[in-house]
Amino acid sequence: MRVTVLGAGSMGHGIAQVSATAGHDVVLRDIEAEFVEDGLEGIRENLQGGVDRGKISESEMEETLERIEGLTDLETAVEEADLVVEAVPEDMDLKQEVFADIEDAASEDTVIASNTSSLSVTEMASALEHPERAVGLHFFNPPHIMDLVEIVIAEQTDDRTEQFAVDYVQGLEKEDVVVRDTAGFATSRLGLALGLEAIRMVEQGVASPADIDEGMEIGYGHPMGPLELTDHVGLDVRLHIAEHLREELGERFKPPQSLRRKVRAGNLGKKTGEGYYVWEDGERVGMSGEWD
Ligand SMILES: NC(=O)c1ccc[n+]([C@@H]2O[C@H](COP(=O)([O-])OP(=O)(O)OC[C@H]3O[C@@H](n4cnc5c(N)ncnc54)[C@H](O)[C@@H]3O)[C@@H](O)[C@H]2O)c1
Repeated sequence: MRVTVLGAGSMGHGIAQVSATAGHDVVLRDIEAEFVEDGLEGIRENLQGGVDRGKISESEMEETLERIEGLTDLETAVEEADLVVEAVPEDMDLKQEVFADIEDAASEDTVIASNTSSLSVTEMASALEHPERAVGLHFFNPPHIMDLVEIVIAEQTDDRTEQFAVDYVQGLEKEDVVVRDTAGFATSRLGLALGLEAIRMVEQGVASPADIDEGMEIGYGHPMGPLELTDHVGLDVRLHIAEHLREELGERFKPPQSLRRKVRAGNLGKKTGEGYYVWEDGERVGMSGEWD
């Protein structure tokens, strides 16, 4: 099968990599040659990491790389594709424009997928003349490590497209969950609910961030507690999603005050050195504020 990925950024290059690893012929397309080159370099580095850890052989790495072609011309990139996955920035107007451009240049049977993490696939699909071939393929970051893909079924998605998406994801040897196109899909909605409640518990003095996280890690087997995860994802990103889900689903997603305050102060988590924890050189070294 021929898979074209649009956008060679954080997600796009990873989706191209896992598709090529599964044996598909892959085209990776971005708007500038240097972005394509950066994406291809990212793939090379990921695969080299796999070789260094003994997970794949040198020749498997070379074969995978040979299956990936980098391009900037949209028409050439999509005209023979069986599946096009867009991983361009999270902006509805841009995604609708990209969907319509794909449809203009691709064959009638091409399945058109979006890797959006929060936007409505139904709304994106409405930009198509044949919206029944649209579907969401929500990969997790980084795609070559994370085993889950949420398959998002838009109002217009038909059974053929759904089955195609399931077969593609299973062919990547990843786990699929099929969800209806609703705000936050399944994982962001539930993950955020846990994160916001943990923040409210810290505000109410129920326990320290470290104790809450340890409770969920040891008591519930979560690989990372909800507050540390918030610091990893970025407090600004979580606030943005909370505001979106509050608008769509109601007050239970109202962002807690400390989340707003920290974002206003520029304390966005690991990337700025402080969120609910304090970070130095990417390591957790203490808790923020009164819990220190
Ligand atoms: N980063 C994450 O953790 C994550 C996780 C899941 C889903 N997503 C979703 O994946 C999508 C991409 O996110 P990202 O983090 O990879 O973004 P990114 O900014 O790293 O990459 C986006 C790339 O798209 C390119 N681009 C812009 N317009 C284009 C066009 N018309 N055609 C082709 N390429 C174009 C940009 O040049 C850039 O290289 C978003 O919808 C995002 O919500 C991101």
